[in-house]
Amino acid sequence: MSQPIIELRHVTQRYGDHTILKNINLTLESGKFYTLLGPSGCGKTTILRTISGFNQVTAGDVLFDGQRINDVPANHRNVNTVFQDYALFPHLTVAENVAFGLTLKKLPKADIATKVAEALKLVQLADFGNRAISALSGGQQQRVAIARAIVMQPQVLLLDEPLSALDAKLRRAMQSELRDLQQRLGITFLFVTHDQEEALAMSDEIFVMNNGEILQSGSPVDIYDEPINHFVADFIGESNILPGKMVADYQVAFNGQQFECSDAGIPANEPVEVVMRPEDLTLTTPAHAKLTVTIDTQLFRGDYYEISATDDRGHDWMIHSVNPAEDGATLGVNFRPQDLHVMRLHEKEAEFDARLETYEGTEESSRDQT
Ligand SMILES: Nc1ncnc2c1ncn2[C@@H]1O[C@H](COP(=O)(O)OP(=O)(O)OP(=O)(O)O)[C@@H](O)[C@H]1O
Repeated sequence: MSQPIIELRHVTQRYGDHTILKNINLTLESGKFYTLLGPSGCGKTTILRTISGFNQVTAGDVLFDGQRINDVPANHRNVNTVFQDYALFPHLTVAENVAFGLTLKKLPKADIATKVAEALKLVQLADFGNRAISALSGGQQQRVAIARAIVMQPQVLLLDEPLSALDAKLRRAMQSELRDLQQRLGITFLFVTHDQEEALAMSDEIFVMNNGEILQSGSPVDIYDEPINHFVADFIGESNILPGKMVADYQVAFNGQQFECSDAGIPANEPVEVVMRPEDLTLTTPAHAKLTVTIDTQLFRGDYYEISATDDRGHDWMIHSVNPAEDGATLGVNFRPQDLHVMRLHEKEAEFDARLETYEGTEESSRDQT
């Protein structure tokens, strides 16, 4: 691994009695697209503020290019932020907005003009320099906010839910544009969203957060296929999650039967949760199936039917099928061993305890140094 551009080591943030960030460890490499994904209030913006320098951490270290920057003020960090509400100056033109940071730096006017023109070209607003902000669409304002950040040539760009004000179609278009822009600029993006589809589509690596903790990090495919616990499996995509018990490596029991699965290393007899994605399940006749369900309802989603069903033990199932099924019908469900993923029941708690121990040790040692 090359030298990380940003590292958070055992970062904890407390406000009064509330611990907002709990022992956060995070590493960002140069030139990659990262996403912080989690529900409202889980601490995503607080992580951005920690990196940009608007928050003083309660404990832990923030590193930029290997150097500790805890005490470096925000305006001396080579990091820029694009905010959710864009925070543009309504009384300035597009070009004046983009030029703002460079003007503060007192760069020569000709240099500013060249850099502003380049940034506007990158966000496809080359001819919009003289426009008033009020004469732009939401998507165009969003691009001005990005141009204003990238004109400063930061090594890291932080984006705090920058697409949330856009309608669904424009949002999708901007997802591709942002991803494309990040690759052309070759700088590190740290993008915040609570939209799991957006995170899966855009990122090289996702950090899934809940309650001030990073629960899992990995590529979109890893996180989707191998969620570490119930929260991640439930938050990312749709999941069928059932209680089960490990029988042996690659063998799990649930619903009173034994099935081949994709996981090894969990001891026999350990209680687990079994995860299956609705699109990995196929409906067939009961005689040829691993399980039998009764169809409850279905919703037409355009390219598939979202089918709700119940098995003979009363568990609810969600199945995506290209063909409709008849309400009330008894049908069989099939799946492949590789589509059956097993999670340890208490993964999160066990991991957290282990991390907390490391963190408590670190907090003491950093106190010793001061
Ligand atoms: N300055 C502060 N003082 C006290 N509490 C704060 C402060 N800043 C944030 N919080 C609390 O910290 C928690 C995390 O907030 P944060 O803005 O980081 O969450 P978020 O994941 O970005 O949420 P959202 O998606 O809604 O923006 C919230 O409960 C918030 O109320």
